[in-house]
Amino acid sequence: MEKTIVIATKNEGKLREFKEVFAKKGIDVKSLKDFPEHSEIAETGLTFEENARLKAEGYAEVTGLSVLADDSGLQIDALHGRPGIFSARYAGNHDDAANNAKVLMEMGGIPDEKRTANFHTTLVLRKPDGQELIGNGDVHGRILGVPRGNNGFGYDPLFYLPEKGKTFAELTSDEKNQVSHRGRAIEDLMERFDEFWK
Ligand SMILES: O=P(O)(O)OP(=O)(O)OP(=O)(O)OC[C@H]1O[C@@H](n2cnc3c(O)ncnc32)[C@H](O)[C@@H]1O
Ligand SMILES: [Mg+2]
Repeated sequence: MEKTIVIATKNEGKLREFKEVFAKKGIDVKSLKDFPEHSEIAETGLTFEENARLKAEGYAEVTGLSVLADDSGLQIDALHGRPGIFSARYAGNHDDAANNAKVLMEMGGIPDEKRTANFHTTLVLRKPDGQELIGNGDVHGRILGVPRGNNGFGYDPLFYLPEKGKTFAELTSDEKNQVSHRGRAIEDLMERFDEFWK
């Protein structure tokens, strides 16, 4: 049986979350930092799943190992699902403050009850032989009119979770991982992992 999974990210927070889960299974987790020679794969797909698959497929090919790749984003109902797959570069160039400002501008004048949104994550785990396991996760909330909180990243200060009475940026990272789209996608994947991996 294989013993290694490469997580297709350089993000330390994401890596830590995956490491905790796979350590329990006796699996050794590597990240793209262990393969600095491989260039980045562009997310040119039209869906979260296509983007995750592009990365999983690409890195599985060059490393010869199993790869877990993710793609995530914020989908705002009043904006017909935008920024969606364009979340990272919505205002141009991976600038969280500019992305948040653009969302706030586009949401100007939209009343509370129509400010519903969800964060989504799709995970694709791909073996070198091409077999795939897919996991999905969502968390539903509302877009505030003013940012709140200093934790997290991306759109966290705008994403309000009614059941917690807080934005994602007001949660600790452990609290966020328990309810987040990424946390739920990992749970979804792990429900079918043992059967896939054996
Ligand atoms: O591919 P990597 O290098 O991991 O980085 P990325 O920026 O593409 O990361 P994601 O696909 O996970 O997310 C895309 C964007 O969606 C937003 N986003 C995703 N998850 C988020 C979260 O938990 N909190 C706030 N914003 C998030 C944020 O703007 C991200 O840049
Ligand atoms: Mg991405």
